[in-house]
Amino acid sequence: MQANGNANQRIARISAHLNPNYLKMEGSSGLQQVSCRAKGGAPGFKVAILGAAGGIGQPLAMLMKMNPLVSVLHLYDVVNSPGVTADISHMDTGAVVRCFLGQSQLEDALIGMDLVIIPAGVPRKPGMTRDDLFNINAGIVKTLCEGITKCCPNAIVNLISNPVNSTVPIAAEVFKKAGTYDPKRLLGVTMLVVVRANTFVAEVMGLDPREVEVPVVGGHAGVTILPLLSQVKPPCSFTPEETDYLTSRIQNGGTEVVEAKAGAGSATLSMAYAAVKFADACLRGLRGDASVIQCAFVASQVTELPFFASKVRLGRTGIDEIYPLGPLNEYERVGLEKAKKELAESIQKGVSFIKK
Ligand SMILES: NC(=O)c1ccc[n+]([C@@H]2O[C@H](COP(=O)([O-])OP(=O)(O)OC[C@H]3O[C@@H](n4cnc5c(N)ncnc54)[C@H](O)[C@@H]3O)[C@@H](O)[C@H]2O)c1
Ligand SMILES: O=C(O)C[C@H](O)C(=O)O
Repeated sequence: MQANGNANQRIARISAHLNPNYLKMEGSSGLQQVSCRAKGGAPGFKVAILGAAGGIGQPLAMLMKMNPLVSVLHLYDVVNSPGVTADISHMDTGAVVRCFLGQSQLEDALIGMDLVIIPAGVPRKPGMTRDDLFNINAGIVKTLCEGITKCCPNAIVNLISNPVNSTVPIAAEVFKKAGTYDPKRLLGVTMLVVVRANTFVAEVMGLDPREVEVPVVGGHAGVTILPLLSQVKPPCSFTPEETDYLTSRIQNGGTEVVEAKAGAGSATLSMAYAAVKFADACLRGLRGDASVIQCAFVASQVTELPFFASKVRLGRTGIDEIYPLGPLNEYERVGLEKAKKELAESIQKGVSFIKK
């Protein structure tokens, strides 16, 4: 009897993570059998996704559940996280998945996390700029970052919510206010633009995209996105027409998807792929792997701006090194000046949102 009692308590505890209503459904025998066997996952990192039921959040959650470096995966959203969690938790991979629904469960979602990935917020519709999302997404990011300061101030934060050029400065100000800011641990995710740049350059040059590396620096909107085509690996030379075409396509890749989706949102599947590629790099860095290098929008001294996207080396405590831009050609120098002008305004807008 005693053994049954303990088992039932254990079942109720585990199942409550999957479905907040489960405690009201005692006696669900099928679930009891399955839950009894849940062991708690392989060794690895604890990752939370905030906005996990969204267009990015769902495929991102699925791909993180497949990542062997993840032992615990917390899925938080203000709607629909129970369904997403139930669905993903059936995948026979190592990570244990837990559900968190609504503001009252935000802190539980964050306690003990090593990495927090934030795709929460509204996406663009045709005709909008990323900055048009500021009014809604700034407040969402602020609230989520306040939770991080309380519950996992040492976690690495991967910020996806747009406008990244402003939401990263917002997050930094929230962390500063709470006294928990470590610039090494806050990274704006610009990986999707790198993924696109690799793909588009490979198409033009007739290469395999998996073998192409394009550094993309600056920020994550319009002219602030600055692909350094002079530094592509393997070395490629482009005609002026190819340079114009590629730069413009890389800068407008997000808009290309927004227009094709015709009101149904922005990039979600390629973004989930890019977010996982980036999160995996952060986790490999945390594990101590050598030479993990990716581009990200971070606090930086590479230019006179307080934040800038460039190549960073990831390590056990987040960013170990930020690389300088390297030699730029004239086309890139002109692009850099344009990028800095717009970036400075977007950064200031984010800072003022918290300091106002
Ligand atoms: N950095 C990038 O490269 C990149 C790429 C694509 C999209 N984005 C941005 O990512 C964001 C999300 O895009 P999407 O297509 O997934 O949107 P979506 O509307 O499909 O999903 C957003 C999710 O966030 C949730 N959410 C809203 N407020 C929340 C809160 N306070 N706490 C937790 N969750 C909350 C929603 O319930 C929803 O499930 C947008 O801002 C978009 O512009 C960034
Ligand atoms: O374009 C958007 O609004 C989403 C994202 O920033 C992207 O680059 O696809």
